[in-house]
Amino acid sequence: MPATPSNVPEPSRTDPALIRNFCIIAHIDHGKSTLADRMLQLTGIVEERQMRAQYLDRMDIERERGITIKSQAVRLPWKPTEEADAAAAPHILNMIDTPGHVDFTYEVSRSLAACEGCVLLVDAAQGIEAQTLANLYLAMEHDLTIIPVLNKIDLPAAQPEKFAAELAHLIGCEPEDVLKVSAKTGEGVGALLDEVVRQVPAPVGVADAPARAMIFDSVYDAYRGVVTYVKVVDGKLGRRERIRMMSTGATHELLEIGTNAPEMTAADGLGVGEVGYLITGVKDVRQSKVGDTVTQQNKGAEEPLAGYKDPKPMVFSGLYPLDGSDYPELREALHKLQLNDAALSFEPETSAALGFGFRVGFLGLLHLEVIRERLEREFNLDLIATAPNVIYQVRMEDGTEHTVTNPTEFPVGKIAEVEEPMVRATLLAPSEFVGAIMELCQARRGNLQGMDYLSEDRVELRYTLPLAEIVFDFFDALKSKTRGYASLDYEPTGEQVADLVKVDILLQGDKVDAFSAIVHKDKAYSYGVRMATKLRELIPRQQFEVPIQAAVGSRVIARETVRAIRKDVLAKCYGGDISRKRKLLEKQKEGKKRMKVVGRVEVPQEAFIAALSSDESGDSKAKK
Ligand SMILES: Nc1nc2c(ncn2[C@@H]2O[C@H](COP(=O)(O)OP(=O)(O)OP(=O)(O)O)[C@@H](O)[C@H]2O)c(=O)[nH]1
Repeated sequence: MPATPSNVPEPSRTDPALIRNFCIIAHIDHGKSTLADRMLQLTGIVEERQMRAQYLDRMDIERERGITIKSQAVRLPWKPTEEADAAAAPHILNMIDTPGHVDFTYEVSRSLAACEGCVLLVDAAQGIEAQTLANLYLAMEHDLTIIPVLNKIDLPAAQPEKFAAELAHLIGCEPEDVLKVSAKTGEGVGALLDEVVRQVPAPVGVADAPARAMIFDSVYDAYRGVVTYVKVVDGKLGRRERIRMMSTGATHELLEIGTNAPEMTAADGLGVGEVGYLITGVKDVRQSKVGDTVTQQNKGAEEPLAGYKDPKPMVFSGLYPLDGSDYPELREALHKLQLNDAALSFEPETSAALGFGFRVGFLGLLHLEVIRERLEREFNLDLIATAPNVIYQVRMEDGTEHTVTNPTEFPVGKIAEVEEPMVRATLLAPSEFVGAIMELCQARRGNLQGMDYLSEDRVELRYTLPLAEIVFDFFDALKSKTRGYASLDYEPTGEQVADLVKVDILLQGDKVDAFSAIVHKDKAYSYGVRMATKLRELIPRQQFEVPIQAAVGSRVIARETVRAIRKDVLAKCYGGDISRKRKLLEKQKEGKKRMKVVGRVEVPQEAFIAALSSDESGDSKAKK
């Protein structure tokens, strides 16, 4: 039953009692975006003919991968079924679609802070998964009203009764209170919107106080500059007003203010409890940071809203153009991506083996994968990425400290201790896989913290693990050991001292910086042997013998040899024609251009790529 637009109150004058701010939280693929689509349709703000699947996911990469990366907010007018009186003002439901992946937890957390309630969506054929739990805990931390909902009840494999009981047990309600919907057919979605109005509390704020609005998202738009999404907590923000960002003190003029309904619609202002966007003409999202508080420049608020955090990169990788002449384009592309991604950081770096490139910091592996794919696809760059690594704190015996984001910077000399970042991981799986998961976590230096049965056949395991052990192939190993049934979520829990060493790989006695890695002492040998063997297979035979060595400091721990070969391209060319000889030599020269020269050894580009992207050393394809 579409609401008549004439009835919808102006965002600057809406009675907060009529506003409901909510978000949908769910495990990946449980149907959040599809449910959001149905809500857009049901509230009548998107006409049937304009509707397309995943309306709110605008980035190409979001559509192709079917995942939500940036959160979005939409203002939906909704008249609850019991008061379908045409004259009554509709309620305003501000729906915030949140990203679902672990890398973006901070964004989820800020989106939650903008809401009073949430819809906890669970696939009725799959049940509770690791991110269902992680998001639920986040929602509880923010004291949100939680509406449990089972989705996909149209599927033949759905088991709504079983999972309603599981969900009810988890959040402490009755199984009858769990709503059942199909985001695909639309069944139950109207009833869900009615429940949002009934259960989610209206926002509270002080209308005549200085304005305080929390930024929960900011995106870069090529035409309009940065679009900042805010929730107004106190006071009111109006068009043309001058505003101040409280974390940096920077001031801007509000060129436009409005709401997404679902396209950007300008308004006079935003009042208490409203969710909408601001445009100030800034060109870089780092000037409009998620979590920051916006207030007026004059007579603004003194105290910012709580909870602001600077995004902190957790995983680093070197990115190098395959073709050295693409370096300026790579720099340009990274600058462009940074406009829209405050968490992306980079600095120039050179590698003897790979040439000029950048050391890039990411929130996690998916973030890395997404950035790499965007660089390759949107900017047409061919890249080599070095194996991802985490940040280490190294304390020397003389008291100096080093922060290491690149294995080649690992200090030499007397090291007192090395600290590495740890995570608290939650793993969920059917109980038959408990043994396999424990074995895997043990092998990755994990420490079991606890274990709970959510129902008789589903188990939650909690581990602390070094982040470095997860960033490589942990997720793939977990999936293959549990036939895809296990799910994983993790959050950082600080640093811990560990016995770590740097392993170098040498070709003909020359260090190849791109292959250096920081690993646990017990794993140094296996890393060394693995890399040496792999390189022996990948490096073509040269005209002299090439020893491949793995070393910790000056101690060699593994060795392989590529035997010599003399390749005389003129061998088959008996006497005669000089132009033919020249042609063969030219061809050989062409081939050599594709080689990287390390010391005196020629290593084909492909060998670098293959060695750096094998499953043991950093294949991070599409972690979902
Ligand atoms: N049969 C059925 N399929 C559904 C339903 N809801 C969603 N799906 C399908 O489930 C898949 C995942 O849905 P999405 O809406 O993309 O899931 P999501 O939770 O937004 O995923 P992320 O954005 O990656 O977090 C899609 O193929 C949908 O078509 C439903 O009610 N019934």
